Amino acid sequence: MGIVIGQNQYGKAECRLVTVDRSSDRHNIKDLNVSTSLRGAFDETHLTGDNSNVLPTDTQKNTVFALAKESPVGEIEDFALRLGRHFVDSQEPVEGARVLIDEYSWQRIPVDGADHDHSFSRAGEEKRTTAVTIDGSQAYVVSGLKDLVVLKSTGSEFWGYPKDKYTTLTETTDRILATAVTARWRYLSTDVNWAKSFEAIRSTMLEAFATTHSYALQQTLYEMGKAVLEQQPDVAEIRMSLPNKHNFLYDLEPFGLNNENEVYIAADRPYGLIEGTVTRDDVQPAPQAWYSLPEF
Ligand SMILES: O=c1[nH]c(=O)c2[nH]c(=O)[nH]c2[nH]1
Repeated sequence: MGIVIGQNQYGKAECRLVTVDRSSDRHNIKDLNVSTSLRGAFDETHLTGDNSNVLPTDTQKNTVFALAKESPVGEIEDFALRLGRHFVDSQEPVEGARVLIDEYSWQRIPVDGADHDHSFSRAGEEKRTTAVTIDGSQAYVVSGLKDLVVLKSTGSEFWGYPKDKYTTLTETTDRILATAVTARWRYLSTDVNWAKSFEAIRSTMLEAFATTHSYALQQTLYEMGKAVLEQQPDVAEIRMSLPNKHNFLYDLEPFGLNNENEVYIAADRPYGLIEGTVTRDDVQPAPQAWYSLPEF
């Protein structure tokens, strides 16, 4: 029985790239976290330490910054495609590349009623994301968002679940429902208006969260995913990870007060974690696990 090296990849994780577009006095900034990884003929470095095929991760890092200078970064999907193709096209042993980018968003600071030209404030914790895989001449794009925090103060119930000797949760027909949405969706092509598509999908998810009368966060997840697939023909599937950010009704009876669904304690841990993929029954799956929706 022999021992072999299995699937492997390597690269530079979390290059924090910031660019300033100074082509006019009204600056535009991009604030990204870029990770690259390469697949290909890398058995030898694992088996014998022969690095003749190994483009250093340090070079991969430098390439991120050099390509950001050579032409404007643009949409994160376009930059990730450019980077991934660069590695596959320029290094013979590299057969595939995966580029992950998170984009932090900044908004202009309002001064005297007008948005400032070169001062910004961070627009919350939410990130726009992409995971681009290049395999030879093929390209696969999975975009998404992280940490979109939402809450509804009614229109959420949870009851009808099995009870055993360890169950203490009381059934409710009116609770707070809150989560931080992380979602990734897989495109069927690379001929997409990335910014427009992102904005449309984000609005669709928010609208579905708001308008679904929820009997479970699982049901809300499905409704959000279904709405995206109904409206976006170029999206094959969407995966979501939804932490149930529990808000528990606070017991005010010891103080002789009746809590009429108004006072809650927000618990940060532990939290329910609801995850699922909403897909089409007639769509080709991603060709390999590496190209499919990443786990979170
Ligand atoms: O929407 C919910 N889904 C669950 O699976 C669950 N479990 C739980 O304790 N509360 C909730 N809420």
